[in-house]
Amino acid sequence: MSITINHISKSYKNVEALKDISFDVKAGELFGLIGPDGAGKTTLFRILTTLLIADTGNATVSNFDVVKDYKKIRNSVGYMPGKFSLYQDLTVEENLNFFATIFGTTIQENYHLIKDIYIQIEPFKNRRAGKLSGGMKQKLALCCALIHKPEVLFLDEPTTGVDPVSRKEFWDMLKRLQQTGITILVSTPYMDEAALCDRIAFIQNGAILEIDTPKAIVNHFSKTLYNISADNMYQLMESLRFYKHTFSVYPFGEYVHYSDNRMNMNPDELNDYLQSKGLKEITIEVMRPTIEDTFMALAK
Ligand SMILES: Nc1ncnc2c1ncn2[C@@H]1O[C@H](COP(=O)(O)OP(=O)(O)OP(=O)(O)O)[C@@H](O)[C@H]1O
Repeated sequence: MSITINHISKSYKNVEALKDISFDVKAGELFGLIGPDGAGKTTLFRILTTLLIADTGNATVSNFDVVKDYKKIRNSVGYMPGKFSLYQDLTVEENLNFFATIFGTTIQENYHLIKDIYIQIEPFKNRRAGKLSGGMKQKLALCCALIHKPEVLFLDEPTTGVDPVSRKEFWDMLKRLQQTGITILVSTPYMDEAALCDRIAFIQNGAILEIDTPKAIVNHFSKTLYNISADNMYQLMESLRFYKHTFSVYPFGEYVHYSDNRMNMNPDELNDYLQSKGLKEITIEVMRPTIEDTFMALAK
């Protein structure tokens, strides 16, 4: 195992940020920690990168204990924190040089690891980091986290606030990095990114809700899910919210995703109810739950 987490809990005064968390990440795996703001993702990253000590439980990274062997861990992991953490007044090249130097290496020595990413920001190597766009900052931060050839890479919400094209490029880069044998633990609030991981853990309010592959996790959605549309979205949402058999209802693009609290619901009956509320052009279709639907159901 590359990362083991056993019964980790952490509180800040009266906020329980992590509640008895346990899971493992295999060597070479691209593992996603998926959850909303405040779920406890950053707290877990800080514990695993030895910046914070858990109240209870233990964890290892590359077989090193996060408390006893913290120095060894610091040498063998790369950490890209959620908030931009580079030196704003240093240039792109100076930032990279700085991180290489503190880890006792040089840009040349490990250039092959960052080459794909660095060539995209190299034209701006004399620009101060504070003057880069969001996507470029994120690429520089990734280069800095990689320059000492870490065995394990921790990426805390690396694509938050980054445009969709740069997000796609970033995930392509992660896949290529994974092929070099690096284990990657990445957190994200974006469900479409969850699908790109080997396995994912849903986290909410400091607790793990479920862990599985993206393909299998949707099997944890235990109800039949319906994709519903009508001529008036607002009226449709309101009518479904007040329907006495509703289990869950939320907007999903131009549709509403609905599940019913009965074992066998008859869509015609629901159609009649919606018509009685003045709705027209109603469509009701059974659909396969997405990762997001599954998270919403488990988080309920
Ligand atoms: N230093 C702190 N003092 C008090 N409470 C904290 C502190 N750091 C985090 N918290 C609280 O602990 C909980 C977990 O926060 P954490 O930052 O780990 O979550 P997160 O999933 O990374 O979310 P975000 O993306 O918003 O940072 C939240 O309720 C947060 O308000």
